[in-house]
Amino acid sequence: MLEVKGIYKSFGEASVLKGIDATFEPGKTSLIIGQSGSGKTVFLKTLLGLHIPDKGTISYNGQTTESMTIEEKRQLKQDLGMVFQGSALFDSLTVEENVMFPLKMFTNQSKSEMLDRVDFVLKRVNLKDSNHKFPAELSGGMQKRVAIARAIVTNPRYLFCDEPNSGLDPRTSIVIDNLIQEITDEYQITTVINTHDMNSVMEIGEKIIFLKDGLKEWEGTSNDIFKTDNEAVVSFVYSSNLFKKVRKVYLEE
Ligand SMILES: Nc1ncnc2c1ncn2[C@@H]1O[C@H](COP(=O)(O)OP(=O)(O)OP(=O)(O)O)[C@@H](O)[C@H]1O
Repeated sequence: MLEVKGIYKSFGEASVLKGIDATFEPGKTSLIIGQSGSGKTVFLKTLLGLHIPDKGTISYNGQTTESMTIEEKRQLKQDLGMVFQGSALFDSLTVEENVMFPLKMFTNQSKSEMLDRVDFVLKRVNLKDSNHKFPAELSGGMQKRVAIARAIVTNPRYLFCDEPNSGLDPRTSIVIDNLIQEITDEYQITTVINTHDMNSVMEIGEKIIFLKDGLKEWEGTSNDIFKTDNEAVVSFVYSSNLFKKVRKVYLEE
């Protein structure tokens, strides 16, 4: 369980997060949506500890990050997996070396233990026979799978994904969404995804948080999002004619 209470974050004069409360549960995929500049990436980076909040608390499994000892913080780092925008693989390393990287950083495993674990997670994301390829030799969807494999290789309890579908075609996006959701359920991970992708909202929106100007404007499920009359949500989600029609049909049923 990940709990956020009254999170504020400013950069100089610019106030980006203005008091966000949220709870994220194990085994659930939660989505953060909102317009460009609403603070989604800053929020995700704050959850991950890459930004220190000016005010507010972040609790992992009931313990605030402030109250953790250095050893507990080190353990927490191992429990956090991240899929960055654009995959962020190391171009000069092979798939195997990319996925092994967090194991080298955070564990004392032997080379053969690491190789076994790398093989296991690569199989789990349906990437076999790619161990010795370089990222440039893979398609965008395959690179995302490598990024997901790297994020889950340390068996994290929390997984953060920033725009995991950016640059992918709609079909591959759904495959990646489903993969993240399956892994979340299978390993009971607490997963938080930033997305612009309305297909993701409809497909895997078990819990959706809509940010507006650094505040949580709305929260609900993909079913709720059809019924809401929150003007900001409706104008953001149903900006395309296709989704306007989908909503109309849903409401008429
Ligand atoms: N390190 C930083 N220093 C100063 N300002 C920042 C920094 N990081 C983000 N910001 C500002 O915070 C605001 C929110 O940015 P953020 O990247 O969180 O938006 P976003 O909702 O993720 O947008 P997008 O959907 O376009 O990725 C922006 O105005 C941005 O300029």
